[in-house]
Amino acid sequence: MNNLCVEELSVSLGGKPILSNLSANFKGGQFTAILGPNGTGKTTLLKAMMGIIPYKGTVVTRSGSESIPVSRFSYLCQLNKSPSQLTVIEMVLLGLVSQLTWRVNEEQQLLAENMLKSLGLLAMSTQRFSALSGGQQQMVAMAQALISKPKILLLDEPTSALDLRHQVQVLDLAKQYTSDSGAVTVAVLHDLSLAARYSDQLLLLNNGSVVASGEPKLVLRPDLLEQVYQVEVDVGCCNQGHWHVTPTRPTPSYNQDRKIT
Ligand SMILES: Nc1ncnc2c1ncn2[C@@H]1O[C@H](COP(=O)(O)OP(=O)(O)OP(=O)(O)O)[C@@H](O)[C@H]1O
Repeated sequence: MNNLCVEELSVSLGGKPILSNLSANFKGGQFTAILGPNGTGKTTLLKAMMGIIPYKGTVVTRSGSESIPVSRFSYLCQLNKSPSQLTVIEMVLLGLVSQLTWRVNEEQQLLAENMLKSLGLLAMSTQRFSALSGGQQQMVAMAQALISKPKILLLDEPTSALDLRHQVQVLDLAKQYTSDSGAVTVAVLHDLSLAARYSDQLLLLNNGSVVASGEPKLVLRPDLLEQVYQVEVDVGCCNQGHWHVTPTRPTPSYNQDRKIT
């Protein structure tokens, strides 16, 4: 069983505290969404878990009794349109970089083609990555993140550029991969309804600390969301049992430094 555990994690950037004493546990086979307002430290948390920024505290990974090497992590960073001159299939193959030699073998080629097929992108495989739209680039980045079959999958706003159909397609794929492989999947999402639909667990951050965690119905409390996001919300559950959150208007007394209880 894979597991990722963060204990008393603190991060300062540019001399400013960003995360303080943050603890959380992420289980294999589960999809966790990290939520919270802009600038609250969600990306910083993913980067600390990836080990690409310095932090205090501990990040422990386990696969049975072994720790998980960073080569078994995949990190999809926030969308930043890329001018890369590689083709689409070459970009996907980059996800296997630690296994590649001078020549891509047939098995690796097939794997990359199948990843593209599962996202409906196979017809684009020989196109230049730089010629794709932002949303298409984001889906190719998802294929790149999944091709190595990571044990830890960290996704930073993986659906930010996608239309409704592609949001569902990408998150279905990530969710299916997570339950089939037993990987630990942690995704930063701003769409709370989408997060509730796909997540086993939500982790709500505010000002660099966890203010709530657990099943969607426990975290998506209107009073809590209104305090954290400073916006009035309607929270409901539809006939299919999916929770949805609709922001209605900013709270009249916006106060950035308000303490969350
Ligand atoms: N390299 C850096 N040096 C100094 N401050 C930084 C650096 N990177 C990020 N920060 C600050 O850290 C804070 C948290 O940033 P982070 O990107 O983790 O937020 P976030 O919750 O992911 O936000 P968003 O939802 O807008 O993507 C922000 O105030 C940001 O300005």
